[in-house]
Amino acid sequence: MIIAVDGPAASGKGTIARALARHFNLPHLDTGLLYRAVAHTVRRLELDPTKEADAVAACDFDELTLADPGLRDDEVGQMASVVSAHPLVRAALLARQKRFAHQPGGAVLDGRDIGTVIAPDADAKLFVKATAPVRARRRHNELLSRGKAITYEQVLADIRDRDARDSHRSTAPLAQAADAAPLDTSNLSIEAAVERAISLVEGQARGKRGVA
Ligand SMILES: Nc1ncnc2c1ncn2[C@@H]1O[C@H](COP(=O)(O)OP(=O)(O)OP(=O)(O)O)[C@@H](O)[C@H]1O
Ligand SMILES: Nc1ccn([C@@H]2O[C@H](COP(=O)(O)O)[C@@H](O)[C@H]2O)c(=O)n1
Repeated sequence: MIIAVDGPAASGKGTIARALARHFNLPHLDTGLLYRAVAHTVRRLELDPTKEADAVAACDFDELTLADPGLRDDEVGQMASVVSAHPLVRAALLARQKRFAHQPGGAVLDGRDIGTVIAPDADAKLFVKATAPVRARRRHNELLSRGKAITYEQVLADIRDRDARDSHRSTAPLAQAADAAPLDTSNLSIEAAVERAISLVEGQARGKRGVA
């Protein structure tokens, strides 16, 4: 079974995707980490993230970068949304994601274009959302708990910037697939959101198999 989980920054899609992977015993790929690894490499090599050729050169990143805790920094997320807007960067990371999605037995992937581009044939698709202030509050708490000195207002501004960039780029913009189930987590605890996600996935998968 292939499960596609998309949504904007800090909506909770990673939390839900990891829980779905555990529940259905499937491998999981956080595709945002790939774009973050490109951004991190651009920064390390002192390249220019706005130049497509520089960002493409960084797509050949060292695999160990994916385990670097620095990938989770807010500045890396911002730069990831700049490099991810380049069509040639998306093209360079496409085959890897498609291969992961279509491995025998299936997989769970979360990102921005899983249900629309990477696995339009997914058995279940969720579009996870929450209001920008709720997402900013959650991300701010997370960053504070990791010892980052940043204000709530800065996190909210970063989230709004990233939403705008991710939604308005020309290639594979953040969008809900026509057959994705929306899941608004604004007023749901993590446990309630995961429970709802499992039930939506089971319903969609049953529908695909043609079972009532
Ligand atoms: N329903 C929820 N209630 C409260 N906190 C939540 C909920 N879902 C997720 N969180 C918390 O919000 C933060 C963001 O969640 P998560 O990392 O899953 O989002 P994301 O959409 O994967 O983010 P990103 O786009 O940056 O990868 C985390 O600290 C997570 O623990
Ligand atoms: N499928 C995806 C996944 C991510 N991006 C871009 O990467 C940025 C960081 O992603 P997070 O999920 O870790 O927040 C994000 O803002 C997107 O610009 C993408 O384009 N496609």
